[in-house]
Amino acid sequence: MATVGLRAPGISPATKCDTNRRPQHHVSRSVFPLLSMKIEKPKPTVQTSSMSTSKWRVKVVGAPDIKNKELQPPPEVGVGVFILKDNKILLGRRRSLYVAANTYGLPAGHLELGETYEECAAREVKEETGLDIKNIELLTTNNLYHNATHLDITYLRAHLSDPNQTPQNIEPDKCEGWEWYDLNNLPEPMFGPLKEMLRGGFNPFASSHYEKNQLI
Ligand SMILES: Nc1nc2c([nH]c(=O)n2[C@H]2C[C@H](O)[C@@H](COP(=O)(O)OP(=O)(O)OP(=O)(O)O)O2)c(=O)[nH]1
Repeated sequence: MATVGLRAPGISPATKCDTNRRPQHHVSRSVFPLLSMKIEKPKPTVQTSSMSTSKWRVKVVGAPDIKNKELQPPPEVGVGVFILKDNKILLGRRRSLYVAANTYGLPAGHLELGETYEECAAREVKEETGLDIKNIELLTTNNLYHNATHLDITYLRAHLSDPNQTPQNIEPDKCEGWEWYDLNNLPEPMFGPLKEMLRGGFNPFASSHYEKNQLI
């Protein structure tokens, strides 16, 4: 059985890149057959390719030309959460020291050991915005190579447990603040992969989202 390197809670991105502390990372290709399905030449910045049967369900990293792969950190496993309110989603602008620096993005974070995606979504939203969410649903995955980092991000959506809640900026060192944005009036600059999805027609409000984006 394959063991997948997991990021321990509390380890900063800088620490995570310290190869001395890198977790053992053995990934069997058979566990991720999709990773070996498409081999493409690297393209700039966002390295993705879509499966023909699905525009958004899965994006496959196209085996970019990474030097010294064994010295590189393992893929980051994370979640991003579309919190839906009226026709709006919650976005915050990241501060410059962090991943996705200076761009608007979703409440997001990394999966902790033993966590489900839904638990991770609820925890990250609470930690970053103070909001409690309900109706948490899986939407799609985004497997990409962005700025020399392999991101395996699962996107979910949710509603506010109490629609009268207002977001708080719980981590002001990481984020400038949270605002609701209409899908037709999104802020700039937006985190590249998220922008690519939304500008490309991904609609987190769509009903029966999961079925529509299923593979095969
Ligand atoms: N912040 C943010 N990150 C996103 C989005 N889309 C997306 O793929 N990501 C990726 C970038 C990161 O690899 C990961 C989330 O990381 P993060 O930097 O926000 O995580 P964090 O520090 O808040 O959480 P943690 O590491 O303490 O768990 O998700 C998005 O819309 N916003």
